[in-house]
Amino acid sequence: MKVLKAAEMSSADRRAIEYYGIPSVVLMERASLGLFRAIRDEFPYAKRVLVVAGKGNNGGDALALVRHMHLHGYKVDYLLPLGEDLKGDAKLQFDILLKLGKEPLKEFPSGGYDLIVDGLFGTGFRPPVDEKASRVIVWINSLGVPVVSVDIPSGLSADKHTIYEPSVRADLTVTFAFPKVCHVLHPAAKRCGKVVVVDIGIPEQAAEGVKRWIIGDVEVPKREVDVHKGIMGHVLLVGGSLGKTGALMISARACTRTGSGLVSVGVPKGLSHIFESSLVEEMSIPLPGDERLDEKALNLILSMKDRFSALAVGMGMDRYKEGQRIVCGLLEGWEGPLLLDADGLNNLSDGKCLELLKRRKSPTVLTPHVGEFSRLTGYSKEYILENFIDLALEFSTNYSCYLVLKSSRTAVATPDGKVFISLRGTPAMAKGGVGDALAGVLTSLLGRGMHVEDALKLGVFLHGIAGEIAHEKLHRESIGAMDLVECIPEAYKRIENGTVTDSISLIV
Ligand SMILES: NC(=O)C1=CN([C@@H]2O[C@H](COP(=O)(O)OP(=O)(O)OC[C@H]3O[C@@H](n4cnc5c(N)ncnc54)[C@H](O)[C@@H]3O)[C@@H](O)[C@H]2O)[C@H](O)CC1
Ligand SMILES: [K+]
Repeated sequence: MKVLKAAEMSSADRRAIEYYGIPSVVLMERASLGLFRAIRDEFPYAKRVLVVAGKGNNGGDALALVRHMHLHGYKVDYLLPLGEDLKGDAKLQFDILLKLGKEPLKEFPSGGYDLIVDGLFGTGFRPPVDEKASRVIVWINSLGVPVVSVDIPSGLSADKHTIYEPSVRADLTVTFAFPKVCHVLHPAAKRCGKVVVVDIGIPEQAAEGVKRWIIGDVEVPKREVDVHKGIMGHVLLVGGSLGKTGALMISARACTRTGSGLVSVGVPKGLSHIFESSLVEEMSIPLPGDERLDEKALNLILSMKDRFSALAVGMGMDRYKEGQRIVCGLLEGWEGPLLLDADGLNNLSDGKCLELLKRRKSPTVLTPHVGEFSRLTGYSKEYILENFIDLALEFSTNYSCYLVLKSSRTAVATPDGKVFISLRGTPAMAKGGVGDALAGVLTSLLGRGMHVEDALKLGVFLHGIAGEIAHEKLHRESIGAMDLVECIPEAYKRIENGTVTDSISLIV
């Protein structure tokens, strides 16, 4: 499913009307019927409904809903608190209601409704909200009754995941044709409640220029009957330092659970006994260094490059001068897929060798969380959170790399300008080690030779589902990264069986 911004939606809308010849009232009729069905399904008990309509087409959708409800025996009232001087399709809807004998309320009612429908503003809204509308939004939120927002909770901007105040706190948001940015990214998504997308007949091609998707249609690669471990990838994970050996072990276990043929960890010699005694299926390669890797490890790693199908660097590595030289040296000398995580990213920022990313011939994957991305780019965390996908894309296209930007949602941005957003996962995953597990999952999939984009989409999705399963089985407070790793098999099964429930449902 694609995710659109307001301007992209209105151009898709225009294309549907002007090029494909679908009359705008047909779109509005389908929008309002979908809205009606979604409300009936989600709030079957709600028979006394108050609809609050604005002066644009969002209000038009809401007025058409009033008609469906009125004709189907609901006790429905409506308000036009911003004025009755409507135009275009909204006026057409208003005129039909008047002919049906349905007049708007002249005053704000004091209560008596099971449900409020917010049709004040949709994609045509530009923040900030004016004073008159502001009072209406505050009033809607004060009623203590479930709220359904038409398209967008009024007061939010379709394009932003920032919460603007005041804005409607919806329990259900019914949007049309495609979800918008505010529906999928936090914190704005929290204001939307459950999100349902209604197909209103706008062909997918009308938005063909948009390259932003929700990750959903992933495929688990087949394992051929004549497979042997050599072709399932031999991955090398480099990192580990005194006090931070666990990170690399989590990544290594995640590689095994994800399906790698062989997994090796490259670790400081002084600590290799710890890895030897803790890892079973995975092998360890002692590299120069006592408590962390010496710079001399660089040439040794490079000399082994033909043995490995993918390399991941940084988990538990530590942040230090020699570490910077190792990371920069690997960017220069390693051929084949290379993933940088955690201190691999910090050493990259400190070592100021980002330009090397542009020169790599094989794919590079960076998996920062917001703090690491802030160090890489110099942008503040707040700025990153407000411009999450745009900045991920700016980075991946500028530096010709794949960027997996992690927060409550994860975005995968590609060097050729696509963004894939994962809505999977749970707040229970906000724990140390969960990122190391993701690094392992992704490295494993890269190592078995999957197309990079497919590997990253599947890996991020699989990791999110595994987190959800761990949450279900244990408790949101109690899960650790290894619990998630142990749920990777079940996550694979659910993806293969098609039993993963949609985060955003589409109704036709
Ligand atoms: N293809 C579709 O998705 C379809 C969408 N429909 C619905 O149409 C709206 C968009 O309609 P539009 O008329 O362009 O804009 P709005 O109704 O969202 O708002 C315009 C209205 O709001 C006023 N306004 C804007 N900013 C502010 C502000 N800061 N303060 C106060 N007032 C503001 C502006 O002056 C206008 O009066 C979309 O969301 C869908 O719900 C179609 O019905 C079906 C096809
Ligand atoms: K709305």
